[in-house]
Amino acid sequence: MANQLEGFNFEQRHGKARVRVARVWRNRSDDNHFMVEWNVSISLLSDCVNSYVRDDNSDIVATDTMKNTVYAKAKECSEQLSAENFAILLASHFTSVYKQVTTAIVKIVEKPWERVHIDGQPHEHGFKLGCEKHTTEVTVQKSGVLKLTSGIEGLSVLKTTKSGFEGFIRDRYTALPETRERILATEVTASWRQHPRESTLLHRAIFGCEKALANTFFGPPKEGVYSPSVQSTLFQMAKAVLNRFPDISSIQLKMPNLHFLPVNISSKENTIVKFDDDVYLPTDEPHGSIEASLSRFWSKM
Ligand SMILES: O=c1[nH]c(=O)c2[nH]c(=O)[nH]c2[nH]1
Repeated sequence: MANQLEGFNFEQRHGKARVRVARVWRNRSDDNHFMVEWNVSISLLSDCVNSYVRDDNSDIVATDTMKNTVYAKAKECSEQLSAENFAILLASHFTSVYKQVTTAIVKIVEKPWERVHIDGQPHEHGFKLGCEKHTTEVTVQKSGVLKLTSGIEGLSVLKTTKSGFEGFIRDRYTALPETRERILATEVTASWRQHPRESTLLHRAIFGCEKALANTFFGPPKEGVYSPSVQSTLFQMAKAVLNRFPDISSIQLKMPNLHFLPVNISSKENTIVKFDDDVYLPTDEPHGSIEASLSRFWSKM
């Protein structure tokens, strides 16, 4: 929320970050349990300048109340719902109940609990933690205008060949040799803007995007696909998502380059380890940081 204040421009927002909630739904018709674990962050744009400059908190929604609202709304949701729909429900609550609140931003990170299978049978109430997290961010304005982004974080992928890096700028500080043979590893964070749709369609988009991203990174199972740089692979991955899902208007990808360094060890007398595309030193610090977003020219969103 922006204001002119004592001759300055002033912007402020307040909220509660990292509210952790788990919700279990016990099926009445069979014994299957469903559960989610969410980490919810709320940010409200509201007219409460008096609290900053006049010691007057009468326009403030307490962040403690925001936290309680997460649990109260989770309790009220008697039917299972997606993180997107829960975020919309929460954000709409804040903009409709409080006259001071003009915009609510709700972010949710969902922990990847997956039903376990024992001897090929889905377990009724047993879950294990998967890898990549599902994320969503919803912005709701008082007018009802809604912006929805969904995404994934922590999608760790690696391929042992079909990657290289050549033709980059060389100067007196450049030591990196050119190569057409290296390990390519990254942890993908993706977020995409999409039309708010009913839950099952949103869910399908998440799994579809993840599949499009992974398939493009790896290429076909036998021959793979050559990556001339993380940049090029990132662009192909973003394009695959936009080509596949017309409802998605833009996508942002972050793909750190997690280097696997060739190991060469020698003493004065002899070579102890000579690198032959076999022994690597895996690192994540420092890492290359490569990120980009791709969006359609024309979008109604
Ligand atoms: O795919 C890459 N992109 C870079 O920008 C870069 N920079 C670097 O040192 N190695 C790599 N690899």
